[in-house]
Amino acid sequence: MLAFISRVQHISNPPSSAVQPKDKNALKFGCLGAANIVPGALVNPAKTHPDVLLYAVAARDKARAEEFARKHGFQKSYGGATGYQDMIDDPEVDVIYNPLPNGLHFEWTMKALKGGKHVLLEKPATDTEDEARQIFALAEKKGLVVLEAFHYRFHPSIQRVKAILNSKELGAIKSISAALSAPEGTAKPDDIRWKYELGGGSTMDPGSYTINVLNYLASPSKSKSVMSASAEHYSSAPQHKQIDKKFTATVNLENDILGELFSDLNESRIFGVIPRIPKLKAVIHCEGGTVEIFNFLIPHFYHYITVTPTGKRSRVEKAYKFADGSKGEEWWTTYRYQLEAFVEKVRSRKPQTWVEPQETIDNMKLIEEIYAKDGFGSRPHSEYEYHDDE
Ligand SMILES: NC(=O)C1=CN([C@@H]2O[C@H](COP(=O)(O)OP(=O)(O)OC[C@H]3O[C@@H](n4cnc5c(N)ncnc54)[C@H](OP(=O)(O)O)[C@@H]3O)[C@@H](O)[C@H]2O)C=CC1
Ligand SMILES: O=C1OC[C@@H](O)[C@H](O)[C@H]1O
Repeated sequence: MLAFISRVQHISNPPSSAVQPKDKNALKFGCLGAANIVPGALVNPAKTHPDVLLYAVAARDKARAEEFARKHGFQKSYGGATGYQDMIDDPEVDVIYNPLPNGLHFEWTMKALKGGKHVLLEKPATDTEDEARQIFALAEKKGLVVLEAFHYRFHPSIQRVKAILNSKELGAIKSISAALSAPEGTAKPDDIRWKYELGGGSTMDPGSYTINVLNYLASPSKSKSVMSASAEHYSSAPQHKQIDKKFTATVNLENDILGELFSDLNESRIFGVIPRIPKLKAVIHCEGGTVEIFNFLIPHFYHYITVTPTGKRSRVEKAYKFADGSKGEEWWTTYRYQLEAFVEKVRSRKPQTWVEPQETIDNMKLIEEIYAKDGFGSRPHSEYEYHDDE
């Protein structure tokens, strides 16, 4: 309990000894949009990273951009109709953080790459597999780094689960199920997540994590086909027939692995009154036992990994730091671990781990296949067309 309290305190308020003065040549980050996720995913992690400078934020409204910059410690702000592009064009900016709605990820990541900037790109990377391919093709051509911000992948806990599976302690994987849900009302009716034209939907949001964790834990086995998928509409936005509030799918992967996925972006209350405990689990059944991780999404607050070899007693593990001494602290969030890896990659050093371009492409492919199977259809392809006019 004391460890939990200490972690929570340090997450929002890192110990002063860990707050780093910035290097003279620290990477200058420019943030596209004053989005809700920015404090958790960039501002707080940057406090303890000596090589990350919160240089600029751009928002569509100039006053909002100024206020956000003041509140969160960005040196500069850009606003108005040209604010996003003006910030990309600022020669001081090294890295663009893109937490725009999903449907705008492609356009603004392509524009950032065109402007010669590395991109930390919020998940899911794009609306379609084709867009993800285009992003990584351009990044490669330009010699720039793009990372889809599946932050949980950088935390020691999910990597410990992968190591247990790789160790073959429990033999071959037979099935993987992953479920994530958010209680009713978490995403308000006007949230970007309910807007089809912005790339909304449950499969795109919590669902994209379940798809990512399935592909990651099953790897090197790849998904072969979606066997079944069904989704439910979000009834508060009936105009968006293609917006899924929740989905389930079963996936057939190589080596006879079965994937079972579930996510609900607005999980209804019991008897309409009692909120449900959010689903946050991945369970892996192997030939010789089971591994389960509770809270793979935000494990820095609390998580546990239960390993049960068939016919034997379970053991419980926790992993807030890497056992091999790789950099990290008990209280580092998934986002802080992610920022560490991202900077290492941009600096041409070897990150502790990475989400490879092909993984992002595979993730988008499976999202589209699930939407095809459940009848909701892919999210709209961006109208932005890249022209290399340099
Ligand atoms: N890694 C993680 O843990 C999380 C990731 N995310 C991802 O981050 C992204 C943003 O999510 P979230 O922070 O919740 O979103 P918000 O709605 O808080 O922010 C979205 C931002 O997009 C900008 N924007 C530009 N065009 C539009 C438009 N047409 N409609 C609405 N907003 C627009 C707004 O910027 P402006 O300030 O210029 O008005 C706004 O600040 C999503 O891709 C989501 O999947 C979200 C939550 C957690
Ligand atoms: O990335 C995310 O993580 C947590 C979810 O609740 C949120 O909707 C999503 O965007």
